[in-house]
Amino acid sequence: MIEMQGVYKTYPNGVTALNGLDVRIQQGEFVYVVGPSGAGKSTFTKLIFREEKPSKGSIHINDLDLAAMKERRIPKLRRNIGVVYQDFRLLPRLTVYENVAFALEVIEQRPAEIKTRVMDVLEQVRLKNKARFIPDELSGGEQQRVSIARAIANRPRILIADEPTGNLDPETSWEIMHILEEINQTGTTILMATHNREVVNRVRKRVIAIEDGVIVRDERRGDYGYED
Ligand SMILES: Nc1ncnc2c1ncn2[C@@H]1O[C@H](COP(=O)(O)OP(=O)(O)OP(=O)(O)O)[C@@H](O)[C@H]1O
Repeated sequence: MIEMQGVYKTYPNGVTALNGLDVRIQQGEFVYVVGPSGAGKSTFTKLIFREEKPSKGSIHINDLDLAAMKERRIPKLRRNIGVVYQDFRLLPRLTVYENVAFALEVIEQRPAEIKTRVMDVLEQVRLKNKARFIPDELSGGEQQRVSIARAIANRPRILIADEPTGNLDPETSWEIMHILEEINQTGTTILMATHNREVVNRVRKRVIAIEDGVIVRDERRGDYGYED
């Protein structure tokens, strides 16, 4: 479970991005985080990954107290959280296989395990046939699928997707959604920050809307609710 209580985040330049957030997300939920540009969505996801620390308030992920956590514990937290970005962030000189394997090599998994695991996740995102390609040889949707494979390689309990369909056309966005839903069905919590109205309105999930750093709406099967 992810639990935030009275969370504030003010950046060093004085901008307050979160203004007293209270939220509880159970293991296995699929949550869209929506809201206008600059509302605090990315900051919200960054706190969970401990990319940023709250200025005030408490954040718990299961038994872990993130606000009190020592820096040296951060890598352990991050092993349990996968992250997918709008711009894929693949290593351009490495093949699809190597991009995914790299995520497991840095956490010192055994080579034999890495090999089977990489092929398994590439199969999950339907890219086994492109394992030897480099990112430049792939479409945007394929690159995003590689980045999803990399994010789930270590079987994280939480997957954060920050605008995963932001650079993709509608048809490719549906493919990505389908894969995210399959991952969610294995019990992984998914937090997806998005501006994609069609996706949110068609694939109904819990919607948390953030405006000016506070949650203004939290609905079980909500709609997008904005015109942009
Ligand atoms: N590292 C930072 N330093 C200073 N201010 C920041 C930093 N990151 C974000 N902000 C500010 O905090 C506020 C919230 O930003 P955030 O990126 O969380 O919004 P967002 O809802 O994700 O926006 P978008 O939909 O455009 O991605 C904005 O005013 C932004 O300028």
